[in-house]
Parts: sequence; structure tokens; C-alpha cells
Amino acid sequence: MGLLEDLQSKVLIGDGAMGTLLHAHGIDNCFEELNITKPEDIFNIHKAYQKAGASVIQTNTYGANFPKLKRYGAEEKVKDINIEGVRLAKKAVGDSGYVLGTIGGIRSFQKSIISLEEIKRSFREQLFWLLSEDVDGLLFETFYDLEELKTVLEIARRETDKPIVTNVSLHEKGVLQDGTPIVKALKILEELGADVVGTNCRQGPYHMLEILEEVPLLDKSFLSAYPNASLPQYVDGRLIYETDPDYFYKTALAFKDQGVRLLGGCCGTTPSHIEAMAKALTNAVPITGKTVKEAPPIEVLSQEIQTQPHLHEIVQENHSIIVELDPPKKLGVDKFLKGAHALQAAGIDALTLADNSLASPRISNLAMASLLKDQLKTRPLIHLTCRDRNLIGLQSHLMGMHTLGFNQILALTGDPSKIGDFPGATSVYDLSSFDLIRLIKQFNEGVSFSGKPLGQKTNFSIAGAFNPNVRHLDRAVQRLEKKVDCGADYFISQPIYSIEQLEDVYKATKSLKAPIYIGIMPLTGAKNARFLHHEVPGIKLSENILTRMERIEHDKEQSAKEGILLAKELIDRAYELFNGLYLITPFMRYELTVELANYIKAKELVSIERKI
Ligand SMILES: Cc1cc2nc3c(=O)[nH]c(=O)nc-3n(C[C@H](O)[C@H](O)[C@H](O)COP(=O)(O)OP(=O)(O)OC[C@H]3O[C@@H](n4cnc5c(N)ncnc54)[C@H](O)[C@@H]3O)c2cc1C
Ligand code: MET
Ligand SMILES: [Zn+2]
Repeated sequence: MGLLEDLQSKVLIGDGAMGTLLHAHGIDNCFEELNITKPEDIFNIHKAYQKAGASVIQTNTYGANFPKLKRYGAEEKVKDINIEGVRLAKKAVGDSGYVLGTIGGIRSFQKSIISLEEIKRSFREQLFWLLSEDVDGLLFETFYDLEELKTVLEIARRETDKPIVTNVSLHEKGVLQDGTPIVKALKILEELGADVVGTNCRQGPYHMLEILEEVPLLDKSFLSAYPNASLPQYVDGRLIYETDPDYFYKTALAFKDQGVRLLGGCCGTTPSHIEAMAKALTNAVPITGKTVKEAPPIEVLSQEIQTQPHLHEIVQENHSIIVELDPPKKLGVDKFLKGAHALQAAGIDALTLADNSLASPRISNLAMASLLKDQLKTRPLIHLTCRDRNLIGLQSHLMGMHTLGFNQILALTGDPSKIGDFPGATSVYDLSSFDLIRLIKQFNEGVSFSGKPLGQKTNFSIAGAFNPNVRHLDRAVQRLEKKVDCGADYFISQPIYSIEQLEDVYKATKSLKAPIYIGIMPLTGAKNARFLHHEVPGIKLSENILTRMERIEHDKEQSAKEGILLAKELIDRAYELFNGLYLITPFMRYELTVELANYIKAKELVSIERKI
């Protein structure tokens, strides 16, 4: 009898964890390589699970593919590890069970880490060797990325008629990381030819059972579940799971009542857990009908009422000034607040607050935004980089901004840590600026990264960064187009230092669907000019500007005046070409940006008077 025939009338017991069990015995290197270096250990574990009552045993080949073995320098051993993996499991099982050749998912939400092409290549190789040893079926498990699982399932289904079990792993309760509800995902997998579909890892019995209540029995495939032993605890650098086999005895019956026909264990489970489940389900009769719990109705989300036009709406229609005044690098906010007052008095549309620019710590820009809100009416535009926060932190921060009523964001990848004051600090980069823009757009639809309702829609206006100081301006503009496709409403540029460059940028971005604020930063002296020219990637000042600044190098006051004069010349042309002007305050010297803001305001007055 084959696995699928058996499943027609029985609930079968799968084995439990391999990885965490080995880890608990102090093994810290490549688990799969043990198939060839310590085969007796792996054999003994299979045997222990079989003795405990498992009749479906998986090979120790979860990560036995090229990209995962490469981490241990074992990528040339794909063939041997997989072949031996099957042989060991078969030897342990004999005639009293089934051996599933296991392949684990590779991708998390960061799809860019490995391409589908690479996944397909490594999958085909592993699949070939598992099938060559005549496994009884295949188990694809711990797939967080549905796209990856669909891709490999299609390949496998073309190659073999053997039973295929596919187990997805969930991010938030009931949905995959791309927002697909589990019921839909399982139906897709069934349609693509999986014989058993279900979920493994990440959740313990409690959450898995809760999710399964919403999953109906399927027409063409059986349900499977491989829960973790518990939620993990982080102890001494290791994830430790609770071990209460009695709990598994009780929950095994509940899994059967939800229609599960193949029940095993994932991380943290041991032969004792499997023994408990096997005992609970001895002679169990599978259910053939089930009342499915209705998924909660989709909430109607409220949209915040917008009282003020967004910056992208303002700059689409009229000239607009925003000014960067960065949060202080040291404690104490007096000078910052004075600057903010002065800039507000100059009539700017928003004050932009960098997020630890140049990768060096500053007072949190959300804290500064909050101060501004309490003490002034100036609207803050909050920069948000992907460097200092992971996917959890970014989402929490966005919810925080919304809660405090801040809805102007500049979404950035951010300068890498190694250029800043703490070069050894991690640069998180779970997301890129493109992903962050998409995420914020999704928040505006009222859903989180993985598609769960947030309870309300946010109302963020999203700016993207534009760096025109690059060798190939056309490529920078292509990035802007991609950012627009992701949901960017407008752009803010790095500073520009020549009229010609302003004109080039104008021509290159004329047909872009989103407005741009052009960056202007007054030079403070010759030293500052030389630094920008020689040391800041991409920025090049003309000979003329350098000479003008150097001629008066000895005179500080004159230097500042010359810097202002040069900035005004740039503003004159930028004002003709663009609606948006983004003034960058150097070294907290807000008197410089106040003067420039007043200069622009005076131009506005003149043009209004002319119109009248
Ligand atoms: C208005 C503005 C405000 C900023 N504020 C901050 C801040 O608060 N905190 C902070 O840390 N940094 C800040 N930066 C710096 C910014 O992170 C870097 O300038 C970055 O290189 C460009 O913006 P981004 O992070 O969105 O990168 P992206 O546009 O996402 O680019 C990411 C990376 O891709 C590469 N790249 C980009 N364009 C090209 C191209 N044309 N050709 C080849 N490679 C390319 C670069 O290596 C770049 O680092 C700001 C930049 C701007 C323009
Ligand atoms: N079955 C595999 C193991 O137990 C999968 C674990 S999920 C990370 O090692
Ligand atoms: Zn697991």
C-alpha cells in the first residue's frame, strides 16, 4: 500500500524535529553533512522517531542544497548528502513506513537575496538525487514564500508521480508573508498537484489549531500539520523550546478533529512528543466532514480626514520651500528650536528631519517632530531609512508616526553604517527604499507588510530620494520611475551646484510623473567646498565656484556671503525650472537657510504682483 492509500483511512504520524534535536546535543555545524560524517547519529534519530510511532519519516536533507550547503563549504557534496540521507532513512524505516525526501524553503521576505532562477537550479539538483534513491514521496517544508513553493512544486510535479506533501510557514496568524490567506494558499497548492497540503514550523499547536479551524477539508488533497513544540525562548544565544509531551497527547486529538491526516512535529519536538501523539491517535478514525469557522469579516477601515494639503499636492501646483534642519547630534535642543522658529517665520512649507544622516546618531527625528508639533506649527517631514530598523521596527515606527499625526515621509535606503560614527554597527536593510515605499503605500490601504488589516488606513505622502550627482543621470531617473511605480508621490534631491546640472536634471526629469524638490545647500567656506568636491561621492563643483570660494578663504564672513550669493544664483535658475526648492541647512547655521527662504519668498511676491 502507498502513502496516499493509507491516508484514505488513517491519520498517519510523521516524525519530529531533526535540527533542534541535533542542536540540543551540542551540534552547531551543518546538520545535513552528518549524513556522511556521522551517519549512525542520524540513523539513531530516525529509529527513535520510528520507535516512538512515526510511520512517515523525512530524510535529513532539509537544507541539503547548493546555496545552504555553501554556508558550510559543503556545496560540492549535494549528491552524497542527499543519497546518503535517503539510504539512512530507508534503513531505519525498513518496510514499516514511508520515507519522504525533504527539501526546505530558502527565501524569507527578502526576495532579492536569492533569485528564483538560482532556487530552481539548486532545487532540481536536490530533487534529482532524492528521486534517484526512490523515496516514497517528497516533503517541501518551511516555505514562507509562496512564489518559491509554487515554482518548485511545478517542477517536481512534472518530474514525478510520487506523493508530494507541501507545508507552508506563516508570518502573521492565518496569512503568508505576501498576504495570501492560508486557505487560498492551500487550494493553490492542491491545484498545482500537491497530494498533502498544510503548515509546519513557526507556530505551536495553539496557533496552528486556531488557524486550522478556518481551513476546510480539501477535495483532492489531505491536510498536514507539523507544529513546533512551543514558542521559543532565547537562552544563552540559543532558541529553547518547552518540552511537554503530555500537551502533545491532548492536542493530537484536536488536530485530528480539524481534519489533519498527517501529523508530525517541527522545531523543538522530540521522540517523546511524537510518542505522545502516536498514542493519542492509535486507531483514530479520520473525520470526513467539518464545520469551518467563518473568517472574521473584513473590517471597513476609516480614513483619516486630511486637514492640510500634502506636500506633493502643494508642489504640484505652486512654488514650495522645504528646509532640512537636522536633529542635533548632542543632547539639548535650544538651537534647533530657535532655527525652527526662524524658518517657520520665513514661511516655509515643511521642516525636514534627517534620520541619522551620514549614519551617525542624532536625537530621534520622531522625538524632534513631536517637539515641533508641541511648540510650533511647522510641519515636519520625517526621513525614514531602512538602515536602523528591521521589518518589525519600521512597521512599528510607521504606526507611531500615524498615531502622532505625522504623515509626510521621505523613504530612504539610507547611508550605510560603515560611513558613519559607528562603522561596526549593523546596517539592517531588511527592505530597500523601493520596498519601504511599497510598504508605506500598503499602510495607506490599511494593511501591514503581510496583508493583515491595520484597523485604519494611514494617510502618508511619500517622498523618495533623488541623487542626481551620479555618472549616469539616466539611470538615476530610471530609479525614480521605479520609485513612482512603487508609490512615491514626489522626490527630494541631493544638492546641486551648477546651473548646467540644474538644466540637465530638468531635461532628464521633464516627463517624470512626480514633482521634484531641488536641493540647494549654501557653501560655508572654501574648506567646505573642497570637502564636497573631493570627498562626497558624486558632488562636483565647477572650477569657477571653487576659485570664488578660495579667493576669500581667509575671511569667514565674506565666505558665508559668497556661499549665499552662489546659492541665490542657483535658486534663480531652479525657481524657473522647478516648483520645489529644498534648502539644506549646513551645520545648524539656520540663518543661512532663513536668508535663502526669504529670498525665495520675495520672488514669489514679485511674481504674484506681476500676475495682479
Ligand atoms: C533628500 C535626501 C535626504 C536624505 N536623508 C538621509 C537621511 O536622513 N539619513 C540617511 O542615512 N541618508 C540620507 N540620505 C542619503 C541617502 O541615503 C543616499 O544619498 C542614497 O544613496 C540615496 O537615497 P536612498 O537611500 O533612497 O537610496 P536608493 O535610491 O534606494 O539607492 C540605494 C543604493 O543604490 C545605489 N544607487 C542609487 N542610484 C544609483 C545610480 N543612479 N546608479 C548606480 N547606483 C545607484 C546606491 O549605492 C544607493 O546607495 C538622503 C538623501 C537625499 C537625497
Ligand atoms: N524538518 C526540519 C528539521 O526539523 C525543518 C525545521 S524548520 C526550520 O530540522
Ligand atoms: Zn521548524
